[in-house]
Amino acid sequence: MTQLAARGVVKAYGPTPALRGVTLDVAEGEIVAVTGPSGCGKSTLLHCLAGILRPDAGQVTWRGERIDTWSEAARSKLRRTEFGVLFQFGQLVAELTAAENVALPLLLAGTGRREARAAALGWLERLDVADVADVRPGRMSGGQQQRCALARALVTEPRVLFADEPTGALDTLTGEQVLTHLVRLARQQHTSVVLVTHEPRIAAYADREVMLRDGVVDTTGLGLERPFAGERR
Ligand SMILES: Nc1ncnc2c1ncn2[C@@H]1O[C@H](COP(=O)(O)OP(=O)(O)OP(=O)(O)O)[C@@H](O)[C@H]1O
Repeated sequence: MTQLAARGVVKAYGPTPALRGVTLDVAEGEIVAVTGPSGCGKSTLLHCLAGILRPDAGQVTWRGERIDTWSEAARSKLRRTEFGVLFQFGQLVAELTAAENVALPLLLAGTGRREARAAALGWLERLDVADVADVRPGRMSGGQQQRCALARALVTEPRVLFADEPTGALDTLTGEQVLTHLVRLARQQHTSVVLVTHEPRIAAYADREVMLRDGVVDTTGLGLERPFAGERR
């Protein structure tokens, strides 16, 4: 079942076109890689799908309901409750420990302190970084930071995880480890993933690859189902 969809999405930054009519469906539990060369519109598409940016034309739907027409407040609530985001640099709060960072989305949602901390510790454990629970980001490795950021993105058990070049700042091995965790946990929770990457190696973790070129979906042969994707599950 389609969970999230873009229909003819157009977006420009002043005179610069970023998306020129993108249509894309993301099914429940599906991991979709959005790939393509630098500047083709990948991040802009992710931001439109996540309700961060409003398209100039076209529609974005969430479970069949248009969200691009919603107010900023309504889209912001949707992001807090149903979506999780992970960026290239985890964007952890420097003054907070790993556990405090991971607990933050729960505290903002009204969860009590003790319960939020327990949930945060559980996620840090699942991501093999429980040992840095009381450490601040500045004293963690890049891989540890990104795992904490992933824990923070998943702690609210979102229906969709948006990941924009989530391994872009990491070395190959560390990046693969973070991605392996991401895919495993998304599968366990049946979370859909929109994974923006320009690396074919990273895109290979997805069920399906959608390639953008100059703001449109490239339909010249890529973007096919991955026949062996199941092997990575
Ligand atoms: N805030 C902005 N202001 C002006 N132009 C922008 C802005 N963000 C993106 N663009 C332009 O929109 C186009 C699409 O950018 P976008 O970041 O979506 O592409 P991308 O495929 O994610 O690129 P990259 O892989 O380099 O991150 C590019 O021409 C870019 O220069």
